[in-house]
Amino acid sequence: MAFEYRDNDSPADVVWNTGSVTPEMRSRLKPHAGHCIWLTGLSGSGKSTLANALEVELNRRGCHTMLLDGDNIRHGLCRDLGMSQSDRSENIRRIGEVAHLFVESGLIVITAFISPFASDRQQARSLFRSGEFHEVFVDTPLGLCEKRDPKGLYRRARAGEIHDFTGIDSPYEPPMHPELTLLAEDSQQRHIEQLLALCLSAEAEIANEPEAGQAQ
Ligand SMILES: Nc1ncnc2c1ncn2[C@@H]1O[C@H](COP(=O)(O)OS(=O)(=O)O)[C@@H](OP(=O)(O)O)[C@H]1O
Ligand SMILES: Nc1ncnc2c1ncn2[C@@H]1O[C@H](COP(=O)(O)OP(=O)(O)O)[C@@H](O)[C@H]1O
Repeated sequence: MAFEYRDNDSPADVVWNTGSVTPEMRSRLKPHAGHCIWLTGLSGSGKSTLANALEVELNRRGCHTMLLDGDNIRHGLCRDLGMSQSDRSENIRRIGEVAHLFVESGLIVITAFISPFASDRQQARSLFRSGEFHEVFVDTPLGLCEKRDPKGLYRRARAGEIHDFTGIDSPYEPPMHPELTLLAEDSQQRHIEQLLALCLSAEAEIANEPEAGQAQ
């Protein structure tokens, strides 16, 4: 076990311990490399539905996955956080760290969070190695999300019962360069095909990375 002082914004006097088993060695035990599919979009855009359907398809193919979903995480790890800009940023910071840990353990991680701020998504991306982080914009327009309103939250936000609601009185910054954009006019089946293709291309990209790919 080796340790080092890291030159970043980590707490002072806290070392980083590097274990003997590397992410590559963990990955060799699985039929796939660990990577993260990061879904972002408005409430009601389809993140949870698509994340769940993608995980089902990957599980059928023998992939070891983990799904992190906004509503569920806010019942546990992030139950102390609200919907202010700083709380959302802290929410995404924690999710990014957790997703990174799961990826280092060799899993395919699917996250489904509004993650409305570009800088927070960029911060999450920066934790990962090249080819491991794939930002997917679930590009469903506000009008359609509001029409779907699966949880009745838009109606409550419009009635003034919920404040800081994304798209109503809290901003959403669309990704400028996502790895994939899912368009509302395409079917859910088409979206899943596109997501599966992205996972396959992630496999190829990681395998070609000298430091992150499968060991010889
Ligand atoms: N004010 C406000 N704005 C947006 N969403 C709200 C709000 N209050 C509660 N909810 C519910 O919380 C879910 C969003 O949580 P996230 O962790 O994904 O949000 S964020 O990424 O930190 O912005 C979100 O889930 P999804 O609908 O699945 O996106 C809502 O169910
Ligand atoms: N192409 C599609 N992709 C995803 N969801 C869709 C699609 N078409 C309709 N829906 C519906 O839209 C709603 C999306 O809700 P949800 O998945 O909870 O979104 P989010 O997690 O982004 O809040 C669901 O009721 C789902 O059945």
